[in-house]
Amino acid sequence: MAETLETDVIVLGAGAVGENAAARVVQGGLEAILVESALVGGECSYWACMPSKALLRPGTALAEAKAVDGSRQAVTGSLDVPAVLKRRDSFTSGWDDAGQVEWVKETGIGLVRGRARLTGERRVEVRDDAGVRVGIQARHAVVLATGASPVTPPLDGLEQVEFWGTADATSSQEVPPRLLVVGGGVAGTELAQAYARLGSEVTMLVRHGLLEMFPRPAAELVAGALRSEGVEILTGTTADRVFEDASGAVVLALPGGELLYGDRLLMATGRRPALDGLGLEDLGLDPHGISCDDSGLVAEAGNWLYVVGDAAGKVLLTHQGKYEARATGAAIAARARGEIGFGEPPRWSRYAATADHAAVPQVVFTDPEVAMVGLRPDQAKERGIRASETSLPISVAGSALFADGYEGWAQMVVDEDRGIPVGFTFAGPGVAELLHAATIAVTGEVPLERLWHAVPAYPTISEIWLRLLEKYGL
Ligand SMILES: Cc1cc2nc3c(=O)[nH]c(=O)nc-3n(C[C@H](O)[C@H](O)[C@H](O)COP(=O)(O)OP(=O)(O)OC[C@H]3O[C@@H](n4cnc5c(N)ncnc54)[C@H](O)[C@@H]3O)c2cc1C
Ligand SMILES: NC(=O)c1ccc[n+]([C@@H]2O[C@H](COP(=O)([O-])OP(=O)(O)OC[C@H]3O[C@@H](n4cnc5c(N)ncnc54)[C@H](O)[C@@H]3O)[C@@H](O)[C@H]2O)c1
Repeated sequence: MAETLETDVIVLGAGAVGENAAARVVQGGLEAILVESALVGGECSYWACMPSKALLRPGTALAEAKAVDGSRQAVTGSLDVPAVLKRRDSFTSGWDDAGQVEWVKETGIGLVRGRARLTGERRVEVRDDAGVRVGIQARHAVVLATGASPVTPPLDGLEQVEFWGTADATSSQEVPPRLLVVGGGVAGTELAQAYARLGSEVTMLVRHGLLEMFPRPAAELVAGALRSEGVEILTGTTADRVFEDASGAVVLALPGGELLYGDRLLMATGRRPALDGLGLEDLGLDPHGISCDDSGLVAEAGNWLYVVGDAAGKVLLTHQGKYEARATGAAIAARARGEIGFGEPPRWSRYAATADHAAVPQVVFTDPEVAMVGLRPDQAKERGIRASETSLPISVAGSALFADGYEGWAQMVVDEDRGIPVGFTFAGPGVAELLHAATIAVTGEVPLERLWHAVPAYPTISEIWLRLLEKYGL
């Protein structure tokens, strides 16, 4: 062991979530050390949210200009692909984490580079690429913020072919002429549209339905838009086998004998918490069965181990993971000061990520966008809520002005016993920015009778709120 360090809190993983946990701990008056084996900033900054949105935004901006008579005539060219890729590179800082390392230092957080493993209670060993080992002992807590790893389904031949994961697709410097996408979740759908708009001929293979976690009409708007742009979407099917043919093309063989050809294959088939290889088994914990309370505390381990963000597996979204990290960091600091105990913190207190259960916002950044928060009608019913559903196309003055022939859809789910909204979905161009109002209404449990007095400005797409309430019967 080269050296042994001591600190108050060790955070494993310096993604957006780990950074937030460490920052909150330091704000709470404790010392923290972050351990990172790759780039400080994690998936979101370099291989997920930022580069994928940077690949999508130019196509959306171009489509928006083309959707308005008057500006349409001014747009005579297509996307400048090298410029799009260059702008994407600038959002990832060229995959250089110097800026984030600087922030870590300025925030007063310690940084140790290398792969971490738990070697005992509050004890971690870090091994860097050269094999140098550093021990770290924490006085209070260890936080697992190690993110998630891609899951690939058992597909005959997959190990023999070269394929892209989402990180390859978001960081690629080439646009393949033909792209095969397996998976119709958010990642597969966003990347399919990004590459189609950059010039790839895209075929999607979707086991069930596209964006199946969203209400059907919303998902269908996206599927319709993708198809109209030339994306072939095969739903309700999967591949039996994959191989490379003599020309170097990657070929997916479908159960009916059909063959799909691509120059690249993107596997976007989900992610699961990255908790393997951390030494959890040696502490009597099952890496695939870890659960935590709303402060992130893994009570099974005692009162020192926490898990947040993708690693916790509750919600695989950056903003929600950062929210969990703020609660965890605050709880660790308050517990160290003896201000709160180790039991489940009160709901909606600053030590509890209560919104994880009731009000998770998510945006699919395709064009049209899908923005959803809270519960779908089926989820509300599963929880025993007597729920009603109100939905209608988005057709208001604001949407008509936004784009000629605007197509959109909105849904409100109401808890009838409490008279409060518990879920909203919006689909259509430009709806992402409607979502925070809905998140506030659901989190704040705003009674519909009071929501009636929140008057949307004219002429904005937000007028859809009034239409939803009128259709509901107010
Ligand atoms: C293509 C794609 C697009 C996405 N787009 C969005 C989006 O638009 N909005 C959104 O909210 N979410 C999006 N997500 C999800 C988002 O990327 C994740 O929710 C987020 O990155 C999770 O952050 P995290 O800090 O928990 O994990 P990560 O960002 O994965 O960070 C974990 C860090 O831990 C490090 N690590 C792991 N094990 C060890 C170890 N043993 N020792 C040391 N370090 C270790 C890793 O190197 C990594 O840097 C997207 C995901 C994908 C795949
Ligand atoms: N805009 C965003 O917020 C955003 C964007 C991308 C990803 N993410 C998050 O990252 C995580 C990972 O995204 P993802 O899209 O990879 O996961 P996902 O779980 O959302 O979707 C996985 C998809 O793969 C399909 N699939 C699984 N096994 C298959 C098989 N054998 N054959 C065919 N299809 C198969 C599933 O049916 C599903 O459509 C998600 O939790 C998502 O929320 C968020």
